[in-house]
Formats: sequence, structure tokens, C-alpha cells
Amino acid sequence: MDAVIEAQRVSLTFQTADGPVHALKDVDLAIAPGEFVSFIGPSGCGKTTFLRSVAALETPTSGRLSVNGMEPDAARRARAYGFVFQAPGLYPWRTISGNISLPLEIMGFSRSERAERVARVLDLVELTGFAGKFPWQLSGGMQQRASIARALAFDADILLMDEPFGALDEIVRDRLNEALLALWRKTGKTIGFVTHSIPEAVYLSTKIVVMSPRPGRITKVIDSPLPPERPLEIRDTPEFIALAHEVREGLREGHGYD
Ligand SMILES: Nc1ncnc2c1ncn2[C@@H]1O[C@H](COP(=O)(O)OP(=O)(O)OP(=O)(O)O)[C@@H](O)[C@H]1O
Repeated sequence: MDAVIEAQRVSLTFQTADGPVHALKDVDLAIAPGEFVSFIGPSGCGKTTFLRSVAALETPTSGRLSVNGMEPDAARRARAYGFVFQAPGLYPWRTISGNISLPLEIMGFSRSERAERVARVLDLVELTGFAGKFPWQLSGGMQQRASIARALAFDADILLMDEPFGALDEIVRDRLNEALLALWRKTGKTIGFVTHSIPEAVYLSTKIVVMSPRPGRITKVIDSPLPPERPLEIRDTPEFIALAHEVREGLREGHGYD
């Protein structure tokens, strides 16, 4: 099947006061529909820059990038994806349902359509009872679930997530990983997910993209042999441990964490 996200020799150089920064160099990647792809690598290897380029928030210096067969900018206008940032970024003066419906209001959806969509995505992230609460009445993990719901409200086939659980403690993160995996299985969306965590990447992904800095590039792409059904205990299995080892070796080969 055709790739939903395809990068061909994508490079991006930032011109800074200290000289050029090669954030991405010759990145080639094809992501098929329904894949869960994690990007892992040390700070500064270009993970965020790649995801932001897919979302048309950055413009590559050279190379070709397509999203649903379109240029990233056209894909953005066609609302081809939802984007989840590292911080939930909810407006404190709006309720949870008010936050989720805000982009829909801006896009001109009717009141009934907004209500229907908000109810559906709140159910997907298991926050149905919290629609009328304000962000400060929710825990950090619940706030991040609300921001995922907001990204899902467009009903796009692609979800781009930039380290969405990085600021959360491990137990909350485990629970959100489970919930995200369940959501992915239920919706069949294509997910691009940036993380610093090897266990998180291995637990969630069908494909793990290992990156290395200076210049930012892909050093290894690992297809996961793990089944789509993944209870948390799968992390104790030999298959999981072997895969985590392979990712760690990939990072080491790219001098990632040395
Ligand atoms: N707007 C910008 N202007 C100049 N340099 C930038 C800009 N954005 C990113 N960079 C640089 O590009 C490189 C890649 O950054 P990027 O944020 O993509 O890395 P990352 O792998 O996501 O890192 P982290 O894990 O710390 O978020 C870094 O050296 C960073 O300093």
C-alpha cells in the first residue's frame, strides 16, 4: 500500500548566529497506513524537527516530504493529522470539553457536530466524566489525555505526537502507553511518536526509527516482531528484551548515548 508519510532525502539546516545547524540530513523514510512509528535518539538528533516538518511547522531545506500524497502544507490545510505537543497546552479558563471544541469552533463546525465529536473523543481517552471540569482540576496525565482528545477531534487518519508523556511519572506513563495502544488498535490511525525512552518505543511501536545527531539522520529502522496486543507484562518477555537491546545497540552505533 502507498506510504502515508514519505520522506526522500529530506535535509533541514537552521542558520543560526553560531553558524549552520544540520538538524536533518538525507532522511529517507516511508510510513505505511496504520503503522505506529517511534523516533528515538539523543537530544538534538532532529526527532522534533522531522515531526514538525511532517506537520508543516518547519520547511526542509531540500528533499521531498509527502503526507497523504500531498505536500505538508496542503496536508495541513486538508487537516490530514492531529498534533500532540509535549505540554498539554490547555486554556485554564475553558473546561475540558471547551478546550477540545475550540479548534472545531474555529473551523466552523456546528454546535451539534462539536458536541458529538467532543463526546466521542472524550470516550476514546476515557475522560467522559470530566467534560465540565477545568484543566487545573485534572492530574497531569488526564490533562495530556485531554490534549490527545483535542488532536483526535479532527478525526484525521494521522496522529503526530512529540514526546507527549515525557513530563509524566513512570506509573502514569505506563497507563497512558496502554491507553494509547488500545486507542491505536481501535482506530487504526497512523501514529508518529517522538520519545527518549527505549521501553516506551519498544512497547508502543510497529517500527522504531533510531536517529543520531550532528548531522541529524536515521541510523537504523527496526520493524517490531511483537504482536499488536501488548499487555504491560510483555516487557518481561525475551522478545521484548531482545528488541530493547537492538534499539540500545542502534543508539550506541550512532554514538547516541556514549
Ligand atoms: N528553530 C531553530 N533554530 C535553530 N536551531 C534549531 C531550531 N530548532 C531546532 N534547532 C536545532 O536543531 C537540532 C535538532 O533539534 P530537534 O529539536 O529536532 O532535536 P530533538 O532530537 O527533537 O531533541 P530533543 O530530544 O532535545 O527534543 C538541534 O541542534 C537544535 O538545537
